[in-house]
Amino acid sequence: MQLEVIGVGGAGCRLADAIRAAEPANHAFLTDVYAFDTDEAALGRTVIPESNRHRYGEGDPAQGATDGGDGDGSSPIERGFERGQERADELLEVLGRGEPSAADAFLVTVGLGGTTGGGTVPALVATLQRTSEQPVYVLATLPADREFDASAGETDGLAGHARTATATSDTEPPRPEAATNALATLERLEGVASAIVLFDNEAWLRPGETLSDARDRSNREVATQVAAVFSGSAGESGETTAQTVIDASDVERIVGSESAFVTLGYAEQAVETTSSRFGLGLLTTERDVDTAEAVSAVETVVRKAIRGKRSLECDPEAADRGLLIVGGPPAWLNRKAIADGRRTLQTAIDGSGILGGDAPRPDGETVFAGVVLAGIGPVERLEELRETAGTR
Ligand SMILES: Nc1nc2c(ncn2[C@@H]2O[C@H](COP(=O)(O)OP(=O)(O)OP(=O)(O)O)[C@@H](O)[C@H]2O)c(=O)[nH]1
Repeated sequence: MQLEVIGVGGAGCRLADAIRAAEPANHAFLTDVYAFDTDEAALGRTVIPESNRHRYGEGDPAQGATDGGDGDGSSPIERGFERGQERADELLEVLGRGEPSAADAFLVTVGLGGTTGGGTVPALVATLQRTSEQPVYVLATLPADREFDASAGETDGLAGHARTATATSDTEPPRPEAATNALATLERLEGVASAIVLFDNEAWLRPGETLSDARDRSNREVATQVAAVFSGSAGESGETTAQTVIDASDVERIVGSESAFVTLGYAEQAVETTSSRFGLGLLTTERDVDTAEAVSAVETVVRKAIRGKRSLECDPEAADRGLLIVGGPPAWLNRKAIADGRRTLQTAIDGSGILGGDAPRPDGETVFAGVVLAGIGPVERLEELRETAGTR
């Protein structure tokens, strides 16, 4: 399926950048990628073409993440929402330029916790829903605990841990209000976004690491998960067609249109696709694939994608619906193993809606599995953020 990705705010633009970088050369799934931010310098650091970058909010009063209000009693995130409302039409104009999007869906990427992306995205998503036919999905990161500590400028927020980071000038500011901001944005997206894919920064940070240090790695991880699902649901793959094609309407059936929370899983295993006749690498031929080896590779990646670390940790049983895409060189895509993988997913989740498909990659060197778990709840991490917000 074809996606139009729109990054908003610092994290949103970096995520959009990372998704663009993860697009497989021969399996395009992006129609367009946009970056919107109030920060000109941050926009300039993306590699998104200049024509698709837009600075907005010029001339607006500064809306620092930690300022305490401007005298009218409203919080920074509330003011962010107001400004988002005022700017949504301007952003829509940049996106459309009068033309309807050729994509099957929009994916709006944002880091929850700040006021720029988190302030703008609810109004932008609502405007896109009003003016276009396609579903509007949101990919949102949840803030990490160490961000809430106002002294995190020097330490990582873990008691006694000196920051091991190679601090950059791009260090994230402490964000004592991040939990409150994140929850306020999610509340506004409820009933507005078609579905909300969550990525939990807390779970992907290593001990002693700051968010700034981790963010490129985290962004690559989530971009790989997104690319596996959306390029995997592109169906056609040059001269090789999937046995079971997953398309945009299948993805829509699984994630739904009612702001369900979604988590993504991914695993891959490198496989040898060629063998050398004389052991010197002089004459390589396509390698015959042993069935048992292919079955084992598929089983391994399916198990890891379902049970391993996902964008948001949760028990698979907490999901209502699931989608499995297994990809790789066609000779490795054992049909029976893929069908078994679907059954494994069916058993793992507590719901009923399961879809599965394959994504042949004639030029690929890995067997991979992408998993979508949708309709998850209750989300434990959101409960933790509620507790944090309640204590502030
Ligand atoms: N995964 C990931 N998370 C990020 C990244 N940058 C920031 N975050 C998270 O996103 C939240 C919001 O940060 P930004 O996107 O920089 O904030 P903003 O929307 O530009 O808003 P303000 O800085 O308040 O103007 C932070 O609290 C972090 O939790 C990133 O590159 N990757």
